[in-house]
Amino acid sequence: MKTQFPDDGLVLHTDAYQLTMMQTYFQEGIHERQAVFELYFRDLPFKNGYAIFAGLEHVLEFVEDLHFSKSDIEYMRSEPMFADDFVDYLEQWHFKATIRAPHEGEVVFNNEPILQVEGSIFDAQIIETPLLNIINYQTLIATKASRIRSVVGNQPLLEFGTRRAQEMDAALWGTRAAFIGGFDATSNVRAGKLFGIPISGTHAHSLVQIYRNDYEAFKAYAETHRDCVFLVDTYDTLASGVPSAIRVAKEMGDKINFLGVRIDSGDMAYLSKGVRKLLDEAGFEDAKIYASNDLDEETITSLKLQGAKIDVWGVGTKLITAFDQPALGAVYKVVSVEDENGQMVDTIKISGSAVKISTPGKKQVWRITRNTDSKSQGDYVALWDENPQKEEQLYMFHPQYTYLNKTITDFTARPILETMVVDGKVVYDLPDVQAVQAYSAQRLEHLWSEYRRGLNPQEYPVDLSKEAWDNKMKLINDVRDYVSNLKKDDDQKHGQF
Ligand SMILES: Nc1ncnc2c1ncn2[C@@H]1O[C@H](COP(=O)(O)OP(=O)(O)OP(=O)(O)O)[C@@H](O)[C@H]1O
Ligand SMILES: O=P(O)(O)OC[C@H]1O[C@H](OP(=O)(O)OP(=O)(O)O)[C@H](O)[C@@H]1O
Ligand SMILES: O=C(O)c1cccnc1
Repeated sequence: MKTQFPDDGLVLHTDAYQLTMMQTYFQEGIHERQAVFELYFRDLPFKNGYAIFAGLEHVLEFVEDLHFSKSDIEYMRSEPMFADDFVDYLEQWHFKATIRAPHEGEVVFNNEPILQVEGSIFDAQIIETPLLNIINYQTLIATKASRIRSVVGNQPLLEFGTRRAQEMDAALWGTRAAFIGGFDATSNVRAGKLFGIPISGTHAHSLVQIYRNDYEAFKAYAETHRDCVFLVDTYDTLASGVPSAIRVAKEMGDKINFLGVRIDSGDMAYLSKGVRKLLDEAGFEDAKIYASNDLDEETITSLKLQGAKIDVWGVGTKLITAFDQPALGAVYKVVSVEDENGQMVDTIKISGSAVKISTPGKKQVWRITRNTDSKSQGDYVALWDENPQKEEQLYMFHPQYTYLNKTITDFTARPILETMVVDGKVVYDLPDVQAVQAYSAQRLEHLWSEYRRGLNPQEYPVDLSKEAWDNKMKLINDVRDYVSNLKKDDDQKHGQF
Protein backbone atom coordinates (compact mmCIF):
# COMPACT_ATOMS: atom_id res chain seq x y z
CA MET A 1 0.00 0.00 0.00
CA LYS A 2 1.36 3.42 -0.93
CA THR A 3 0.11 5.25 2.13
CA GLN A 4 -0.38 3.88 5.60
CA PHE A 5 -2.94 5.41 7.94
CA PRO A 6 -2.12 4.76 11.58
CA ASP A 7 -5.80 5.25 12.53
CA ASP A 8 -7.19 3.16 9.67
CA GLY A 9 -10.38 1.36 10.66
CA LEU A 10 -12.77 -0.90 8.81
CA VAL A 11 -15.85 1.31 8.52
CA LEU A 12 -15.02 2.13 4.90
CA HIS A 13 -14.86 -1.59 4.10
CA THR A 14 -18.23 -1.15 2.42
CA ASP A 15 -19.76 -0.46 -0.97
CA ALA A 16 -19.93 3.21 -1.95
CA TYR A 17 -23.67 2.88 -2.51
CA GLN A 18 -24.24 2.29 1.19
CA LEU A 19 -22.76 5.72 1.87
CA THR A 20 -24.54 7.46 -0.99
CA MET A 21 -27.86 6.10 0.33
CA MET A 22 -26.88 7.28 3.80
CA GLN A 23 -26.35 10.77 2.46
CA THR A 24 -29.86 10.70 0.98
CA TYR A 25 -31.42 9.54 4.27
CA PHE A 26 -29.38 12.12 6.16
CA GLN A 27 -30.26 15.07 3.96
CA GLU A 28 -33.90 13.97 3.85
CA GLY A 29 -33.84 13.77 7.65
CA ILE A 30 -34.97 10.13 7.88
CA HIS A 31 -31.63 8.50 8.76
CA GLU A 32 -32.56 8.04 12.40
CA ARG A 33 -35.85 6.27 11.73
CA GLN A 34 -35.83 2.67 12.92
CA ALA A 35 -35.43 -0.28 10.60
CA VAL A 36 -35.00 -4.03 10.81
CA PHE A 37 -32.79 -5.86 8.33
CA GLU A 38 -32.36 -9.63 8.08
CA LEU A 39 -29.60 -11.68 6.52
CA TYR A 40 -30.36 -15.04 4.89
CA PHE A 41 -29.35 -17.26 2.00
CA ARG A 42 -31.76 -18.81 -0.47
CA ASP A 43 -29.98 -22.06 -1.33
CA LEU A 44 -27.88 -24.36 0.78
CA PRO A 45 -24.29 -24.59 -0.48
CA PHE A 46 -22.83 -27.76 -2.08
CA LYS A 47 -26.39 -29.20 -2.32
CA ASN A 48 -25.90 -29.95 1.37
CA GLY A 49 -28.84 -30.50 3.69
CA TYR A 50 -27.74 -27.88 6.25
CA ALA A 51 -25.19 -25.11 6.78
CA ILE A 52 -22.97 -24.29 9.74
CA PHE A 53 -23.28 -20.68 10.87
CA ALA A 54 -19.85 -19.07 11.23
CA GLY A 55 -18.48 -15.54 11.30
CA LEU A 56 -20.13 -14.23 14.45
CA GLU A 57 -16.87 -13.53 16.30
CA HIS A 58 -15.54 -11.48 13.40
CA VAL A 59 -18.85 -9.59 13.09
CA LEU A 60 -18.80 -8.69 16.78
CA GLU A 61 -15.18 -7.63 16.55
CA PHE A 62 -16.08 -5.49 13.55
CA VAL A 63 -19.06 -3.62 15.04
CA GLU A 64 -17.53 -2.97 18.46
CA ASP A 65 -16.60 0.70 18.57
CA LEU A 66 -17.36 1.14 14.86
CA HIS A 67 -16.80 4.78 13.86
CA PHE A 68 -15.08 6.97 11.27
CA SER A 69 -11.48 7.77 12.11
CA LYS A 70 -9.76 11.07 11.32
CA SER A 71 -8.23 9.71 8.13
CA ASP A 72 -11.59 8.14 7.10
CA ILE A 73 -13.19 11.57 7.47
CA GLU A 74 -10.40 13.27 5.56
CA TYR A 75 -10.83 10.77 2.76
CA MET A 76 -14.61 11.25 2.68
CA ARG A 77 -14.11 15.03 2.50
CA SER A 78 -11.77 14.59 -0.47
CA GLU A 79 -14.40 12.59 -2.36
CA PRO A 80 -16.71 14.81 -4.43
CA MET A 81 -19.42 12.16 -4.02
CA PHE A 82 -20.08 13.23 -0.42
CA ALA A 83 -21.53 16.49 0.93
CA ASP A 84 -19.87 18.43 3.75
CA ASP A 85 -22.83 18.35 6.15
CA PHE A 86 -23.06 14.57 5.69
CA VAL A 87 -19.37 14.12 6.47
CA ASP A 88 -19.81 16.37 9.56
CA TYR A 89 -22.46 13.90 10.70
CA LEU A 90 -20.18 10.93 10.06
CA GLU A 91 -17.48 12.52 12.18
CA GLN A 92 -19.51 12.11 15.37
CA TRP A 93 -21.29 8.87 14.38
CA HIS A 94 -20.86 5.66 16.37
CA PHE A 95 -22.57 2.34 15.64
CA LYS A 96 -25.50 1.89 18.03
CA ALA A 97 -27.73 -0.85 16.60
CA THR A 98 -28.85 -4.18 18.08
CA ILE A 99 -27.76 -7.46 16.49
CA ARG A 100 -29.32 -10.87 16.95
CA ALA A 101 -27.80 -14.05 15.60
CA PRO A 102 -27.51 -17.77 16.29
CA HIS A 103 -24.63 -19.01 18.40
CA GLU A 104 -21.67 -19.57 16.17
CA GLY A 105 -21.54 -23.17 14.98
CA GLU A 106 -25.36 -23.44 14.95
CA VAL A 107 -26.94 -25.57 12.24
CA VAL A 108 -28.88 -23.21 9.96
CA PHE A 109 -30.93 -23.46 6.80
CA ASN A 110 -31.93 -21.54 3.70
CA ASN A 111 -34.72 -18.98 3.72
CA GLU A 112 -34.55 -18.17 7.40
CA PRO A 113 -32.90 -15.15 9.02
CA ILE A 114 -29.45 -16.05 10.32
CA LEU A 115 -28.74 -12.53 11.51
CA GLN A 116 -30.95 -9.57 12.30
CA VAL A 117 -30.01 -5.93 12.78
CA GLU A 118 -32.37 -3.46 14.42
CA GLY A 119 -31.51 0.20 14.74
CA SER A 120 -31.53 3.44 12.81
CA ILE A 121 -31.78 3.06 9.05
CA PHE A 122 -28.27 4.48 8.98
CA ASP A 123 -26.72 1.97 11.37
CA ALA A 124 -28.52 -1.05 9.94
CA GLN A 125 -27.68 -0.20 6.34
CA ILE A 126 -24.06 0.78 6.68
CA ILE A 127 -22.95 -2.67 7.85
CA GLU A 128 -24.65 -4.64 5.07
CA THR A 129 -21.53 -5.18 2.98
CA PRO A 130 -19.13 -6.30 5.74
CA LEU A 131 -21.79 -8.51 7.33
CA LEU A 132 -22.33 -10.31 4.05
CA ASN A 133 -18.61 -10.41 3.36
CA ILE A 134 -17.92 -12.13 6.68
CA ILE A 135 -20.92 -14.44 7.04
CA ASN A 136 -21.02 -15.55 3.40
CA TYR A 137 -17.41 -16.72 3.48
CA GLN A 138 -17.15 -18.22 6.94
CA THR A 139 -20.49 -20.03 6.78
CA LEU A 140 -19.49 -21.48 3.42
CA ILE A 141 -16.15 -22.76 4.71
CA ALA A 142 -17.58 -24.14 7.96
CA THR A 143 -20.19 -26.01 5.90
CA LYS A 144 -17.59 -27.39 3.50
CA ALA A 145 -15.50 -28.45 6.50
CA SER A 146 -18.51 -30.18 8.03
CA ARG A 147 -19.08 -32.13 4.82
CA ILE A 148 -15.46 -33.25 4.81
CA ARG A 149 -15.61 -34.18 8.49
CA SER A 150 -18.73 -36.25 7.85
CA VAL A 151 -16.89 -38.58 5.42
CA VAL A 152 -13.66 -38.72 7.40
CA GLY A 153 -15.36 -40.13 10.51
CA ASN A 154 -13.19 -39.95 13.61
CA GLN A 155 -9.84 -39.87 11.82
CA PRO A 156 -7.61 -36.79 12.25
CA LEU A 157 -8.32 -33.99 9.78
CA LEU A 158 -5.75 -31.25 9.18
CA GLU A 159 -6.31 -27.88 7.54
CA PHE A 160 -3.55 -27.06 4.98
CA GLY A 161 -5.21 -24.29 2.94
CA THR A 162 -3.38 -21.05 3.71
CA ARG A 163 -1.23 -20.98 0.56
CA ARG A 164 -4.29 -21.38 -1.68
CA ALA A 165 -6.71 -19.11 0.18
CA GLN A 166 -8.10 -15.93 -1.38
CA GLU A 167 -5.46 -13.84 0.49
CA MET A 168 -4.46 -13.58 4.12
CA ASP A 169 -7.71 -12.70 5.91
CA ALA A 170 -9.47 -15.56 4.17
CA ALA A 171 -6.74 -17.97 5.23
CA LEU A 172 -7.01 -16.90 8.85
CA TRP A 173 -10.78 -16.74 9.27
CA GLY A 174 -11.25 -19.66 6.89
CA THR A 175 -9.04 -21.75 9.12
CA ARG A 176 -11.17 -20.82 12.11
CA ALA A 177 -14.37 -21.65 10.17
CA ALA A 178 -12.85 -25.00 9.16
CA PHE A 179 -12.14 -25.76 12.79
CA ILE A 180 -15.75 -24.91 13.70
CA GLY A 181 -16.88 -27.30 10.97
CA GLY A 182 -14.88 -30.13 12.50
CA PHE A 183 -11.20 -29.95 11.54
CA ASP A 184 -8.75 -30.96 14.28
CA ALA A 185 -5.76 -28.74 13.60
CA THR A 186 -4.24 -26.29 11.15
CA SER A 187 -0.89 -25.62 9.56
CA ASN A 188 -1.49 -21.85 9.97
CA VAL A 189 0.63 -20.82 12.93
CA ARG A 190 -1.02 -17.42 13.34
CA ALA A 191 -4.43 -19.10 13.60
CA GLY A 192 -2.90 -21.13 16.40
CA LYS A 193 -1.73 -18.00 18.17
CA LEU A 194 -4.86 -15.89 17.65
CA PHE A 195 -7.60 -18.48 18.08
CA GLY A 196 -5.96 -21.25 20.07
CA ILE A 197 -6.47 -23.79 17.28
CA PRO A 198 -3.97 -26.68 17.59
CA ILE A 199 -1.20 -26.41 14.99
CA SER A 200 0.18 -29.38 13.14
CA GLY A 201 2.34 -30.21 10.16
CA THR A 202 4.87 -32.42 8.44
CA HIS A 203 7.50 -31.07 6.03
CA ALA A 204 7.61 -30.13 2.35
CA HIS A 205 9.33 -31.63 -0.70
CA SER A 206 11.89 -28.83 -0.49
CA LEU A 207 13.49 -30.49 2.55
CA VAL A 208 14.21 -33.61 0.51
CA GLN A 209 15.27 -31.58 -2.51
CA ILE A 210 17.68 -29.50 -0.44
CA TYR A 211 19.40 -32.66 0.87
CA ARG A 212 18.91 -34.25 -2.59
CA ASN A 213 18.26 -37.55 -0.86
CA ASP A 214 15.30 -38.95 1.15
CA TYR A 215 17.45 -40.61 3.80
CA GLU A 216 19.69 -37.56 4.44
CA ALA A 217 16.68 -35.26 4.67
CA PHE A 218 14.71 -37.48 7.07
CA LYS A 219 17.79 -38.06 9.18
CA ALA A 220 18.45 -34.32 9.47
CA TYR A 221 14.84 -33.68 10.41
CA ALA A 222 14.92 -36.48 12.96
CA GLU A 223 18.09 -35.06 14.53
CA THR A 224 16.31 -31.75 15.06
CA HIS A 225 12.72 -32.76 15.95
CA ARG A 226 11.06 -35.22 18.27
CA ASP A 227 7.76 -35.70 16.38
CA CYS A 228 8.45 -36.90 12.83
CA VAL A 229 6.23 -37.43 9.80
CA PHE A 230 8.31 -37.93 6.67
CA LEU A 231 7.07 -36.92 3.22
CA VAL A 232 7.89 -39.97 1.13
CA ASP A 233 6.84 -39.15 -2.45
CA THR A 234 9.56 -36.78 -3.67
CA TYR A 235 11.41 -39.37 -5.79
CA ASP A 236 9.77 -42.77 -5.46
CA THR A 237 7.40 -43.55 -2.61
CA LEU A 238 7.80 -47.33 -2.35
CA ALA A 239 11.39 -47.70 -3.61
CA SER A 240 13.05 -44.79 -1.81
CA GLY A 241 10.76 -42.69 0.41
CA VAL A 242 9.32 -45.32 2.71
CA PRO A 243 12.51 -47.44 2.99
CA SER A 244 14.42 -44.26 3.95
CA ALA A 245 11.80 -43.33 6.54
CA ILE A 246 11.99 -46.83 8.02
CA ARG A 247 15.78 -46.73 8.10
CA VAL A 248 15.80 -43.40 9.95
CA ALA A 249 13.09 -44.54 12.37
CA LYS A 250 15.08 -47.67 13.20
CA GLU A 251 18.35 -45.76 13.61
CA MET A 252 16.81 -43.08 15.82
CA GLY A 253 14.75 -45.50 17.94
CA ASP A 254 13.35 -43.81 21.06
CA LYS A 255 15.03 -40.52 20.25
CA ILE A 256 12.07 -39.64 18.01
CA ASN A 257 8.33 -40.21 17.86
CA PHE A 258 8.03 -41.73 14.44
CA LEU A 259 4.43 -40.69 13.82
CA GLY A 260 4.28 -41.80 10.21
CA VAL A 261 4.71 -40.79 6.58
CA ARG A 262 2.86 -38.52 4.18
CA ILE A 263 1.92 -39.23 0.56
CA ASP A 264 1.14 -36.21 -1.64
CA SER A 265 0.84 -37.56 -5.20
CA GLY A 266 0.11 -40.58 -7.32
CA ASP A 267 -2.60 -43.17 -6.86
CA MET A 268 -3.17 -42.86 -3.16
CA ALA A 269 -5.26 -46.02 -2.80
CA TYR A 270 -2.57 -48.15 -4.42
CA LEU A 271 0.36 -46.36 -2.78
CA SER A 272 -1.11 -46.29 0.73
CA LYS A 273 -1.62 -50.07 0.65
CA GLY A 274 2.00 -50.56 -0.43
CA VAL A 275 3.22 -48.12 2.23
CA ARG A 276 1.18 -49.86 4.93
CA LYS A 277 2.69 -53.20 4.00
CA LEU A 278 6.24 -51.87 4.18
CA LEU A 279 5.66 -50.14 7.50
CA ASP A 280 3.99 -53.19 9.05
CA GLU A 281 6.72 -55.54 7.81
CA ALA A 282 9.30 -53.26 9.44
CA GLY A 283 7.40 -53.42 12.74
CA PHE A 284 5.91 -49.93 12.56
CA GLU A 285 2.27 -50.97 12.82
CA ASP A 286 1.45 -47.80 14.78
CA ALA A 287 2.96 -45.42 12.26
CA LYS A 288 0.22 -43.49 10.49
CA ILE A 289 -0.19 -42.75 6.81
CA TYR A 290 -0.97 -39.12 6.10
CA ALA A 291 -2.43 -38.10 2.73
CA SER A 292 -2.79 -34.76 0.98
CA ASN A 293 -3.25 -33.63 -2.64
CA ASP A 294 -6.37 -31.76 -3.68
CA LEU A 295 -8.55 -33.82 -1.37
CA ASP A 296 -12.15 -33.09 -0.52
CA GLU A 297 -15.20 -35.08 0.56
CA GLU A 298 -15.54 -36.73 -2.86
CA THR A 299 -11.97 -37.97 -3.22
CA ILE A 300 -11.86 -39.02 0.42
CA THR A 301 -15.06 -41.04 0.00
CA SER A 302 -13.65 -42.68 -3.10
CA LEU A 303 -10.32 -43.48 -1.42
CA LYS A 304 -12.14 -45.03 1.51
CA LEU A 305 -14.26 -47.14 -0.85
CA GLN A 306 -11.05 -48.35 -2.51
CA GLY A 307 -9.76 -49.48 0.86
CA ALA A 308 -6.97 -46.90 0.97
CA LYS A 309 -4.88 -47.29 4.11
CA ILE A 310 -4.93 -43.62 5.03
CA ASP A 311 -5.13 -42.59 8.70
CA VAL A 312 -4.73 -38.78 8.64
CA TRP A 313 -6.16 -36.40 6.04
CA GLY A 314 -4.63 -33.06 5.07
CA VAL A 315 -7.01 -30.81 3.14
CA GLY A 316 -6.18 -27.40 1.69
CA THR A 317 -7.20 -25.90 -1.64
CA LYS A 318 -10.65 -27.41 -2.06
CA LEU A 319 -11.67 -26.51 1.49
CA ILE A 320 -10.34 -22.99 1.87
CA THR A 321 -11.54 -21.83 -1.55
CA ALA A 322 -14.86 -23.71 -1.32
CA PHE A 323 -13.75 -25.04 -4.67
CA ASP A 324 -17.05 -26.53 -5.87
CA GLN A 325 -19.14 -23.53 -4.80
CA PRO A 326 -17.13 -20.40 -4.19
CA ALA A 327 -19.98 -18.17 -2.92
CA LEU A 328 -22.85 -18.70 -0.52
CA GLY A 329 -25.07 -15.94 -1.89
CA ALA A 330 -26.55 -14.69 1.36
CA VAL A 331 -28.48 -11.43 1.07
CA TYR A 332 -29.44 -8.71 3.54
CA LYS A 333 -32.93 -7.27 3.22
CA VAL A 334 -34.92 -4.63 5.05
CA VAL A 335 -38.08 -6.25 6.48
CA SER A 336 -39.60 -3.43 8.51
CA VAL A 337 -39.15 0.34 8.66
CA GLU A 338 -40.54 3.24 10.69
CA ASP A 339 -42.93 5.49 8.74
CA GLU A 340 -43.51 9.22 9.08
CA ASN A 341 -45.95 8.59 11.97
CA GLY A 342 -43.48 6.62 14.01
CA GLN A 343 -45.17 3.29 13.17
CA MET A 344 -43.12 0.27 12.08
CA VAL A 345 -44.37 -0.97 8.70
CA ASP A 346 -43.34 -4.22 7.12
CA THR A 347 -41.75 -4.07 3.71
CA ILE A 348 -41.29 -6.54 0.87
CA LYS A 349 -39.14 -6.98 -2.23
CA ILE A 350 -41.07 -8.57 -5.11
CA SER A 351 -39.54 -10.71 -7.80
CA GLY A 352 -40.74 -12.77 -10.75
CA SER A 353 -39.10 -15.73 -9.08
CA ALA A 354 -41.00 -16.91 -5.98
CA VAL A 355 -37.85 -17.69 -3.95
CA LYS A 356 -36.57 -14.17 -4.45
CA ILE A 357 -39.62 -12.54 -2.86
CA SER A 358 -38.50 -11.41 0.59
CA THR A 359 -40.48 -12.31 3.71
CA PRO A 360 -41.64 -9.11 5.39
CA GLY A 361 -41.68 -8.40 9.11
CA LYS A 362 -39.23 -8.77 11.99
CA LYS A 363 -38.97 -12.48 12.65
CA GLN A 364 -37.65 -15.14 14.98
CA VAL A 365 -36.59 -18.62 13.93
CA TRP A 366 -37.86 -21.37 16.22
CA ARG A 367 -36.29 -24.81 16.07
CA ILE A 368 -39.04 -27.32 16.70
CA THR A 369 -38.02 -30.54 18.42
CA ARG A 370 -40.33 -33.40 19.30
CA ASN A 371 -39.95 -34.21 23.00
CA THR A 372 -40.04 -37.95 22.36
CA ASP A 373 -36.81 -38.15 20.36
CA SER A 374 -35.14 -34.71 20.63
CA LYS A 375 -34.66 -34.59 16.86
CA SER A 376 -35.42 -31.37 14.97
CA GLN A 377 -38.73 -31.52 13.14
CA GLY A 378 -38.18 -28.33 11.24
CA ASP A 379 -37.73 -24.59 11.69
CA TYR A 380 -40.69 -22.33 12.24
CA VAL A 381 -40.13 -18.77 11.08
CA ALA A 382 -42.62 -16.57 12.92
CA LEU A 383 -43.27 -12.88 13.36
CA TRP A 384 -41.41 -11.47 16.35
CA ASP A 385 -44.45 -11.17 18.64
CA GLU A 386 -45.55 -14.75 18.14
CA ASN A 387 -44.52 -17.35 20.69
CA PRO A 388 -44.92 -20.98 19.64
CA GLN A 389 -43.75 -22.02 23.13
CA LYS A 390 -47.24 -21.12 24.33
CA GLU A 391 -48.99 -23.31 21.76
CA GLU A 392 -50.27 -26.82 22.50
CA GLN A 393 -49.91 -27.79 18.88
CA LEU A 394 -48.16 -26.26 15.93
CA TYR A 395 -49.36 -26.24 12.34
CA MET A 396 -46.33 -26.28 10.05
CA PHE A 397 -46.56 -25.95 6.30
CA HIS A 398 -44.25 -25.44 3.34
CA PRO A 399 -44.36 -21.75 2.40
CA GLN A 400 -44.59 -22.50 -1.33
CA TYR A 401 -46.22 -25.93 -1.47
CA THR A 402 -48.72 -25.34 1.31
CA TYR A 403 -50.28 -28.80 0.88
CA LEU A 404 -47.10 -30.13 2.49
CA ASN A 405 -48.04 -29.67 6.12
CA LYS A 406 -48.10 -31.33 9.49
CA THR A 407 -49.36 -30.64 12.99
CA ILE A 408 -46.90 -31.15 15.80
CA THR A 409 -47.76 -31.79 19.46
CA ASP A 410 -45.54 -32.47 22.47
CA PHE A 411 -42.75 -30.32 21.11
CA THR A 412 -40.13 -27.86 22.27
CA ALA A 413 -39.59 -24.59 20.42
CA ARG A 414 -36.14 -23.04 20.81
CA PRO A 415 -35.43 -19.52 19.53
CA ILE A 416 -32.38 -19.46 17.27
CA LEU A 417 -31.71 -15.72 17.11
CA GLU A 418 -30.20 -14.42 20.33
CA THR A 419 -29.22 -10.89 21.25
CA MET A 420 -25.51 -10.39 20.73
CA VAL A 421 -25.19 -6.60 20.53
CA VAL A 422 -27.35 -3.94 22.18
CA ASP A 423 -26.99 -0.26 21.29
CA GLY A 424 -23.70 -1.04 19.61
CA LYS A 425 -22.26 -2.83 22.67
CA VAL A 426 -21.42 -6.52 22.55
CA VAL A 427 -23.42 -8.19 25.34
CA TYR A 428 -22.43 -11.75 24.52
CA ASP A 429 -19.60 -13.66 26.11
CA LEU A 430 -17.81 -15.16 23.14
CA PRO A 431 -16.98 -18.82 23.73
CA ASP A 432 -13.57 -20.06 22.65
CA VAL A 433 -13.35 -21.82 19.31
CA GLN A 434 -13.14 -25.28 20.93
CA ALA A 435 -16.50 -24.63 22.60
CA VAL A 436 -17.94 -23.39 19.30
CA GLN A 437 -16.77 -26.57 17.56
CA ALA A 438 -18.25 -28.77 20.29
CA TYR A 439 -21.53 -26.84 20.19
CA SER A 440 -21.75 -27.30 16.44
CA ALA A 441 -21.16 -31.04 16.63
CA GLN A 442 -23.79 -31.31 19.36
CA ARG A 443 -26.35 -29.32 17.32
CA LEU A 444 -25.75 -31.62 14.33
CA GLU A 445 -26.66 -34.61 16.51
CA HIS A 446 -30.22 -33.23 16.66
CA LEU A 447 -30.58 -33.53 12.91
CA TRP A 448 -31.93 -36.72 11.39
CA SER A 449 -29.32 -38.46 9.24
CA GLU A 450 -31.62 -37.97 6.23
CA TYR A 451 -30.78 -34.24 6.37
CA ARG A 452 -27.14 -34.81 7.20
CA ARG A 453 -26.06 -37.10 4.38
CA GLY A 454 -23.80 -35.42 1.85
CA LEU A 455 -25.47 -36.74 -1.30
CA ASN A 456 -29.08 -35.84 -2.13
CA PRO A 457 -30.18 -35.10 1.42
CA GLN A 458 -33.86 -34.69 2.25
CA GLU A 459 -35.06 -31.09 2.35
CA TYR A 460 -35.30 -29.89 5.95
CA PRO A 461 -38.59 -28.05 6.56
CA VAL A 462 -38.22 -24.30 7.00
CA ASP A 463 -41.83 -23.22 7.43
CA LEU A 464 -43.48 -19.87 7.89
CA SER A 465 -46.02 -19.35 10.66
CA LYS A 466 -49.55 -18.70 9.42
CA GLU A 467 -49.24 -15.07 10.59
CA ALA A 468 -45.94 -14.54 8.77
CA TRP A 469 -47.37 -16.21 5.66
CA ASP A 470 -50.60 -14.12 5.76
CA ASN A 471 -48.52 -10.99 6.26
CA LYS A 472 -46.42 -11.85 3.20
CA MET A 473 -49.49 -12.53 1.06
CA LYS A 474 -51.07 -9.26 2.17
CA LEU A 475 -47.97 -7.29 1.19
CA ILE A 476 -47.73 -9.11 -2.15
CA ASN A 477 -51.35 -8.12 -2.83
CA ASP A 478 -50.72 -4.53 -1.69
CA VAL A 479 -47.82 -4.27 -4.15
CA ARG A 480 -49.94 -5.82 -6.91
CA ASP A 481 -52.68 -3.22 -6.28
CA TYR A 482 -50.09 -0.44 -6.25
CA VAL A 483 -48.57 -1.56 -9.55
CA SER A 484 -51.94 -2.12 -11.25
CA ASN A 485 -53.08 1.37 -10.13
CA LEU A 486 -49.91 2.83 -11.64
CA LYS A 487 -50.65 0.96 -14.85
CA LYS A 488 -54.23 2.25 -14.85
CA ASP A 489 -52.99 5.84 -14.39
CA ASP A 490 -50.51 5.31 -17.18
CA ASP A 491 -53.17 3.89 -19.53
CA GLN A 492 -55.42 6.86 -18.77
CA LYS A 493 -52.62 9.33 -19.49
CA HIS A 494 -51.81 7.66 -22.78
CA GLY A 495 -55.52 7.56 -23.64
CA GLN A 496 -55.67 11.35 -23.28
CA PHE A 497 -53.15 11.94 -26.05
N1 LIG B 1 -6.99 -43.82 -5.94
C1 LIG B 1 -7.52 -42.63 -6.16
N2 LIG B 1 -8.82 -42.51 -6.40
C2 LIG B 1 -9.39 -41.30 -6.61
N3 LIG B 1 -8.70 -40.17 -6.63
C3 LIG B 1 -7.38 -40.22 -6.39
C4 LIG B 1 -6.73 -41.43 -6.15
N4 LIG B 1 -5.43 -41.18 -5.96
C5 LIG B 1 -5.26 -39.84 -6.08
N5 LIG B 1 -6.45 -39.24 -6.31
C6 LIG B 1 -6.74 -37.82 -6.52
O1 LIG B 1 -6.56 -37.56 -7.89
C7 LIG B 1 -6.19 -36.20 -8.09
C8 LIG B 1 -5.02 -36.04 -9.02
O2 LIG B 1 -4.00 -36.96 -8.76
P1 LIG B 1 -2.90 -37.29 -9.86
O3 LIG B 1 -2.22 -38.53 -9.48
O4 LIG B 1 -3.46 -37.20 -11.21
O5 LIG B 1 -1.96 -36.07 -9.84
P2 LIG B 1 -0.76 -35.82 -8.90
O6 LIG B 1 -0.47 -37.03 -8.13
O7 LIG B 1 -1.03 -34.56 -8.18
O8 LIG B 1 0.35 -35.61 -9.91
P3 LIG B 1 1.70 -34.94 -9.58
O9 LIG B 1 2.66 -36.07 -9.54
O10 LIG B 1 1.89 -34.02 -10.71
O11 LIG B 1 1.57 -34.25 -8.24
C9 LIG B 1 -5.93 -35.64 -6.70
O12 LIG B 1 -7.07 -34.88 -6.31
C10 LIG B 1 -5.81 -36.86 -5.82
O13 LIG B 1 -6.27 -36.59 -4.50
O1 LIG C 1 -3.53 -30.20 -1.99
P1 LIG C 1 -4.13 -29.36 -0.94
O2 LIG C 1 -5.43 -29.90 -0.46
O3 LIG C 1 -4.20 -27.93 -1.35
O4 LIG C 1 -3.16 -29.44 0.34
C1 LIG C 1 -2.06 -28.61 0.50
C2 LIG C 1 -0.98 -28.90 -0.50
O5 LIG C 1 0.05 -27.97 -0.28
C3 LIG C 1 1.27 -28.66 -0.38
O6 LIG C 1 1.63 -28.79 -1.70
P2 LIG C 1 2.46 -27.70 -2.53
O7 LIG C 1 1.94 -26.34 -2.27
O8 LIG C 1 3.90 -27.88 -2.24
O9 LIG C 1 2.20 -28.07 -4.02
P3 LIG C 1 1.72 -29.38 -4.72
O10 LIG C 1 0.24 -29.24 -4.80
O11 LIG C 1 2.38 -29.31 -6.06
O12 LIG C 1 2.18 -30.55 -3.93
C4 LIG C 1 0.95 -30.03 0.16
O13 LIG C 1 1.91 -30.94 -0.19
C5 LIG C 1 -0.40 -30.29 -0.38
O14 LIG C 1 -0.36 -30.92 -1.61
O1 LIG D 1 2.44 -29.63 7.15
C1 LIG D 1 2.12 -30.05 6.02
O2 LIG D 1 2.28 -31.24 5.70
C2 LIG D 1 1.53 -29.09 5.05
C3 LIG D 1 1.30 -27.79 5.35
C4 LIG D 1 0.77 -26.95 4.42
C5 LIG D 1 0.44 -27.42 3.20
N1 LIG D 1 0.67 -28.70 2.89
C6 LIG D 1 1.19 -29.53 3.80
